[in-house]
Amino acid sequence: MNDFEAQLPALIDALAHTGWVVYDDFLSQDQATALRVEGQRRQQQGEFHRAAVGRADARSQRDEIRGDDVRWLDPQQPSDPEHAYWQRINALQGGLNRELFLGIREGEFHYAHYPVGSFYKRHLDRFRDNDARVVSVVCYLNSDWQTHDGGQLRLWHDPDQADHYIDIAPQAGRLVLFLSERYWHEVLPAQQPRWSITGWMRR
Ligand SMILES: O=C(O)CCC(=O)C(=O)O
Ligand SMILES: [Fe+2]
Repeated sequence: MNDFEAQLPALIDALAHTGWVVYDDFLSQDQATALRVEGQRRQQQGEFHRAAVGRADARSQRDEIRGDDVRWLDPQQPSDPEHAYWQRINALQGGLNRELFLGIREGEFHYAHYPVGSFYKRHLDRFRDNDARVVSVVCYLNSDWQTHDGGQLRLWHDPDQADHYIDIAPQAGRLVLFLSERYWHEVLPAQQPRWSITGWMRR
């Protein structure tokens, strides 16, 4: 059992209790760096595309809403750095189903790269016509991120209070989980290239 698996019950309790949780040691600094380098390598190979908003026929690229580039992960063909990520994600999915009976059957995950100046305006991760997304799973890959680098995840942690939010820095190795249907959130403008793997546990 690695450290993450040992911490998993506490993490899941926190998620069950509050609906969101931040956990700082999901990946080691080395693992996060290796994944960032892997994302950069894939980007240089032209594997990324501009992210869209909306679903199916309503999909469109909207610079005024989100400015990140993404690349979906293929669980069938993980590269070496991606193995550590999948190992932890699988443990997380197993734990969520065991403890919370969320009925999660699959996940979808993508690298995301926010170029300098880009952001993602306030939104919910659940589409209006599709309730498959249960838990949002964000993992950051940025070493030595400073407050003036911006790019915080702003999470409105009390759905009933418009001024109750927390700002979470996209620090390497940090994991953020929240219930997709409940929590509005936003990515503030990044002043450095900002790397992450974002995904959704789906039922
Ligand atoms: O990168 C983050 O902090 C959150 C990204 C996000 O909200 C999304 O991709 O839906
Ligand atoms: Fe989101």
